[in-house]
Amino acid sequence: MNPDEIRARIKKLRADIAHHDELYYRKAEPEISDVEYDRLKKSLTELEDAHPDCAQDASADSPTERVGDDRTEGFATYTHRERMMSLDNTYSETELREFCARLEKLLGREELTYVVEPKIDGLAVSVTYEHGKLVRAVTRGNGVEGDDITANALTIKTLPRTLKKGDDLFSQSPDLIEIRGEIFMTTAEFQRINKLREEAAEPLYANPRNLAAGTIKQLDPREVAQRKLEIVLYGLGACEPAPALPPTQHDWHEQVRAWGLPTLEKYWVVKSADEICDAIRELDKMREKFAYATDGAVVKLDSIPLQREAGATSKAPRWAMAYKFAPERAETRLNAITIQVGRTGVLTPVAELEPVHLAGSTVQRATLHNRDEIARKDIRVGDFVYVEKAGEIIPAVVGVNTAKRAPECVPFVYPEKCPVCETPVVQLEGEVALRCPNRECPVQVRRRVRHFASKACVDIDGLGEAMVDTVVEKGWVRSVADIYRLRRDDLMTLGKSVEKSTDNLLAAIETSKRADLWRFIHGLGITHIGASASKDLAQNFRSIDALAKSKYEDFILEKKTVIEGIGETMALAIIEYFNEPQNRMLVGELLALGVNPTPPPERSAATSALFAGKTFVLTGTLPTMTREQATEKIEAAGGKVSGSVSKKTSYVLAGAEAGSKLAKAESLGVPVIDEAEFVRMLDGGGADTQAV
Ligand SMILES: NC(=O)c1ccc[n+]([C@@H]2O[C@H](COP(=O)([O-])OP(=O)(O)OC[C@H]3O[C@@H](n4cnc5c(N)ncnc54)[C@H](O)[C@@H]3O)[C@@H](O)[C@H]2O)c1
Ligand SMILES: [Zn+2]
Repeated sequence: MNPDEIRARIKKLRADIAHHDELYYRKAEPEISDVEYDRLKKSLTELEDAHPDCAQDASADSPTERVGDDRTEGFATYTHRERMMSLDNTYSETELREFCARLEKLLGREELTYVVEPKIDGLAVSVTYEHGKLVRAVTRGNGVEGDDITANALTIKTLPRTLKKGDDLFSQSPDLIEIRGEIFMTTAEFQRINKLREEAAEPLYANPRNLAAGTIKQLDPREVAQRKLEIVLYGLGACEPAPALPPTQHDWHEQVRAWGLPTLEKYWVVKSADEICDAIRELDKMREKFAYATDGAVVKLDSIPLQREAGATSKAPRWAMAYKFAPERAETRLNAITIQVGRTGVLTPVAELEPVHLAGSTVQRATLHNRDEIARKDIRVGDFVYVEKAGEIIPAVVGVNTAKRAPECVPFVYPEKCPVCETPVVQLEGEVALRCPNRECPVQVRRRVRHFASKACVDIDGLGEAMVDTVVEKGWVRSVADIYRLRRDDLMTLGKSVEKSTDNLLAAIETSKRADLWRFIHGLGITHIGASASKDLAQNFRSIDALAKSKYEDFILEKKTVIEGIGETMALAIIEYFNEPQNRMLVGELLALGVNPTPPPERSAATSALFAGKTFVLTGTLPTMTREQATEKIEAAGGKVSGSVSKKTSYVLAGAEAGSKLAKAESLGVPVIDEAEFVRMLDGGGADTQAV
């Protein structure tokens, strides 16, 4: 390359990286995997190092010299007392050894002690305690100043408000201390939320890290509280008075633990590059069992005075290095690209692969995200592609082995028509996705009807997926309302001895007309509105008519949410849904056909007071009630049901084979009740009993 080409290449890489930084740090919606990103960054660093003059000319400001910036609108910014840095990273053991050699040289010592820690894949946060009290939580921002997310961080139940008093390793207990850590989400919680997204026909989150990052930047703490975030603390920022520092990194971890803060589950203190590599291998074997996702190890100099002596570059400390685990990757043939049409008409391209073994499972399909992604990577049917699975739970096609490309492979032509109904696709403003706009598109009808009739919604026995497919295919059902127009004569033509099943189905359809209102609302498939939001809406609006006439002010008044659990995003989705004439028409038709959903019982003063403000946790199998029934009873009496036991839990309702929740309740002194006791409480007898 000549200097002009080098300059152009540097410029292009910088622009690409800036684009991905924006998506990753600010929007929490990256388009490429971390490995791909790291490769781009590495190419840029190498070019800049080899051609410092060109790097200078290309423009002074490079992403290799600054920390990715997460600051977003709507938050107050706060200046860190001590800068928050990034970490240099590598995927290679050799480079890790070079790092050790560099440090030894820099400090003029041969035998250094290191700490190997898990690298948690969340988002960086700095939590400040003053005189032992939590006063602030701030994101990394640009390293110098970050967004003040205190209100949101306070929804994290495992983040203590005060530091426990006890053995203090510090020479003097600090007046103010910034403790650095990572906010993350467990895989279980990630999957729970993605399931709700699926039900609400919304795009799925790719991994827990992005979801955690997106959640902490919600403007309404009540929305944050709906998703369970967690935190782990491992780093030391500013400390006042300054001479109070602990002597080593591993002492510091013990101090964090002694203060009662959630900290690393495991770390290693080691004395050589070989021992570092052994520790990393051990970590790789055990990391699956950790509560958080880990994408590597962080190697740090153990001595804190030596850390200070080594100092930092413009973006990362010289005394630490991240070693990242390469994601597992496989190469396989792309047999076809199929286009799926979702309930709301969104087209999603899916890679149909020659089955290949990857990270413990067989992968046959992988996401291709959207049209732009296919074009950007120039993915062609018949290509040999690389598939990766790392932090990403959903496998992704990350690139093409172009060396193996057959001459007959031609660029993929994205359909301009819906693959199902052939209606020309549209792209809504502000959306990357393409949609089939035809409401009568058979796939969409099928998916909408399936959803409406499913157990999670109106629950029509006998109208399972296969039956829905049949009645849609026959042309008898073109909308949800058509379910109530199904004719006995038609259904009888479906087989020889179908009399009984037909009558059962028609009876079930008849019964469904009086389904619970929340089930009906959920069944409409309004974007963002899952089961729990539907319950809140049913309780508040009490009829479908009232909900259909709702206005913005019914949800948001003076920037505050009116109905607990219904934030602005949901409010707008509801209003938009009922603004559509077809949707209003559908509701009108359903009512005209005799559908008359049952509103939830009025919370009379007496019953709602019974469990008002009380939170229950259910565990084990109850003798006569299902969990759902118990939940209904608790909610009807104004109480809440939560998934995990904390000090705030009022009662744990335990049945047979109760597990760890029972033990936790006992250790926290939360009263444990059985079903009989629960029923007595419901009858109004002794809601405050402590009996077991
Ligand atoms: N996919 C994309 O488009 C995209 C874009 C930008 C960044 N990224 C990813 O983010 C990385 C860069 O992000 P970064 O600047 O936050 O750096 P980083 O994640 O590589 O390392 C620094 C961060 O690691 C975290 N960390 C976790 N455990 C730690 C521990 N035990 N000790 C110290 N720190 C620990 C801290 O939050 C710290 O800020 C890239 O390497 C890439 O993987 C991806
Ligand atoms: Zn269509």
